[in-house]
Amino acid sequence: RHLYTCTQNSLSLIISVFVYISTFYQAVLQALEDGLKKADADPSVKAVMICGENGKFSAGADIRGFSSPKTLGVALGPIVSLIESSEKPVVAAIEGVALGGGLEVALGCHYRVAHAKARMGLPEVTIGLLPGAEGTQRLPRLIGVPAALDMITTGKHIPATEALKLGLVDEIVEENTIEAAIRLANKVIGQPLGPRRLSLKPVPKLPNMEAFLQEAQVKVKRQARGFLAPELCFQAVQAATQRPFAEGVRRERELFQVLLSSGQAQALQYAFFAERAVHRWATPAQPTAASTFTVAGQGLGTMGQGIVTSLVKANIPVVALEQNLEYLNKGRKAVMVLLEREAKKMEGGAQKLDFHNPARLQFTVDFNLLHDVDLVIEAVFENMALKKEIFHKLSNICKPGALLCTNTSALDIDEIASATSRPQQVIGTHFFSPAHVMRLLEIIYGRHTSPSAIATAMQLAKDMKKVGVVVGNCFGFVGNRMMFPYVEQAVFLLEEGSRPEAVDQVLEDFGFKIGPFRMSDLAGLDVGWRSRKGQGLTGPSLPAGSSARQRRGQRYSPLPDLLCERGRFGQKTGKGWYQYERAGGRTATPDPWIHGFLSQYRDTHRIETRYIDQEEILERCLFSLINEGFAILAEGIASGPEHLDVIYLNGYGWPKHRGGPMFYASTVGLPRVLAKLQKYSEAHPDVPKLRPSAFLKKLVAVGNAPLKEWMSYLSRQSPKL
Ligand SMILES: CC(C)(COP(=O)(O)OP(=O)(O)OC[C@H]1O[C@@H](n2cnc3c(N)ncnc32)[C@H](O)[C@@H]1OP(=O)(O)O)[C@@H](O)C(=O)NCCC(=O)NCCSC(=O)C[C@@H](O)CCCCCCCCCCCCC(=O)O
Repeated sequence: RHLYTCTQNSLSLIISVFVYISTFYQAVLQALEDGLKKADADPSVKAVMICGENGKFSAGADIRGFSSPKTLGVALGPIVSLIESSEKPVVAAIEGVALGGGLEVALGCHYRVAHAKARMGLPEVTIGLLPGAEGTQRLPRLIGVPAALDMITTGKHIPATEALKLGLVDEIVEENTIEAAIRLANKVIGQPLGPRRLSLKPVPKLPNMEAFLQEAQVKVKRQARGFLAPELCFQAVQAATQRPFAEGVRRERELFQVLLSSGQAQALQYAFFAERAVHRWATPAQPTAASTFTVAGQGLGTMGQGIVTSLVKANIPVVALEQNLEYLNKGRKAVMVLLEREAKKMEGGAQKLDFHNPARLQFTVDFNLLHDVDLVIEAVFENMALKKEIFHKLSNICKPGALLCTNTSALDIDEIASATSRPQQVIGTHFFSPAHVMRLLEIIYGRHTSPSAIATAMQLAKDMKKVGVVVGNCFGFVGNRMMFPYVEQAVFLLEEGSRPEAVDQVLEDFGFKIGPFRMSDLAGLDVGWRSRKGQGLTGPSLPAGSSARQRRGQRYSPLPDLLCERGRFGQKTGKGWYQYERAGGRTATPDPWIHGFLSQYRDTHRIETRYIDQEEILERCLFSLINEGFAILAEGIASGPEHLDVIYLNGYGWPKHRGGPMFYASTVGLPRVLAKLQKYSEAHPDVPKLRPSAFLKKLVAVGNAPLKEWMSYLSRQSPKL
């Protein structure tokens, strides 16, 4: 961070410190304070300009500092006030990002000049906090309550162009921001500063402020689903509309303190660093990843459409391939609709979508066009024979260095790779639906996948602005493998006496966007049915005389199969675990038919219906999922609990304020998780997924090891992770 002072027309540098305000929290704040005081006291200084270093204004306070409140030390708020009260005009030159405390500093300045490519925001809510340096009181005074509420309760970053429209900045420039800020500083020397001090401005009135706030509060609460920070952000902004500035600031501090000491803030800050930690994967060879690709999307079904859209959005040239003209035209139409929609969303932003240019996006049925591409992402449906046939063809056609990726949610990468002559260049890329929206990309390496292939896939994830997580090859990989026991328990609970809406409610109250049965209806029950048929668990390949509720010596529930046999595939057929207004409808209503069907099923199988309380529903579903997570870590399929958590937070709707399943387990306490699993396992000895993993037992035995140390208790780690 630099603070320049304008002495007539010349410029002198007073202090120079780091980009992140709190990397040296106390030192930076002290330096800012000293610099401002010096500038104020020096009669030759006529104006001050504050900018960042290396083209970035500031990412705000050091998030690590929040885990030890001692290090908070000098608060930023008083420094922002000091800037505002300066008798000399202070201009912020915003380049790169001005986030959190960084933007709050800019709000203390009398003028703000931003580069056209800069982004601004108050993302504190995303780490479980609220803007704690008077930002909740200044921003509504500057841009009005609706826009300020939107920014503060969502934490979204806005581009400079939008900031200009909102009045958040005074000027945007394409060229040198610092020179423009100095020009402005010189221009305003001598002009009255009172009107530029936001703390003195009233909050702009709305004709219906009360009604607006009421409605906004309901919306914030509904969307938060137990997440505290958005609600407290709302309260802080509300205080700005009801109290004078100084009192509003006091309220902001009180609310900040509540959040700071909440477990939710710790969970979200853990998640922030976990997401960054998964990028730091290690390979023995430290290969250099290719940074530009030409990609061929193979298969233009729902997943393929989303993948192509994501690639175009990332500005990566794409050749989209289908097997025949009918499918190609259908796929092309769908992709165009998605891209038009994305282009609309990006209107007004600095970036434009270029998708009418055939050099950027080409549709074809000609396999030979894949000869020159750097990377192929195959996205045909989940069928091993079909995938192997395609990979054999790709191996013959694509140039020697091309990477061959398969979009699969469970299939064996090694078996797919065995159909090629280059298994070292075959890798799994598990996208999540809708692929142009979901951020997660599970990257699965096979036995022969080379480190540079992994590096290239990670680079692709980065270029696509996705969170790439490298994992090993096993059935369901990490995400789905952990999901299987969760869904299995949910269905067993129905057998024993619960209802779909009761199970969903408990998990939605926990914070999931949708519970397992609503999710299953949305995804389509036929997807799992097909997979179970493929595994010989149901359908014609099931050996004659198999018991209805046992497979391979373990408990099995045929309930989902029975629903599919009755054509109940979920939303698409208008009936599944719930009923819908019509086929394709989205409003789930509890279905009396299902209730009757379940009691009849229990009668048939002589299962005594019992009342199952919320605690049991939650524990059986979540702890079985977590238990699988421990097994995955012990097998070396993922390199740490952070990886599992990032997967669940970004791909499975796990509530962010609970930090991910493994973090959640650490907050519950491993001894409690173990004791509960032991209890449920004793009650259901034919359910192996409830049997506590040996690794969990070990961590408890060594004294409930903290999450950071878990991996040190394992001797085996994959060399590729
Ligand atoms: C900035 C980004 C957009 C950059 O993204 P990019 O993809 O380019 O890079 P990375 O994300 O990989 O980041 C690179 C590297 O940097 C690390 N990092 C980034 N930002 C921070 C940060 N803010 N703190 C720490 N480290 C950061 C990141 O971890 C990477 O390093 P690594 O080694 O992990 O690879 C993107 O990074 C981003 O979005 N960053 C977060 C931005 C953010 O959330 N900012 C808000 C921070 S919170 C804040 O500013 C709070 C303020 O409101 C001030 C509050 C003042 C509090 C004062 C106390 C109040 C008083 C109450 C107590 C009263 C007691 C009493 O009564 O007495």
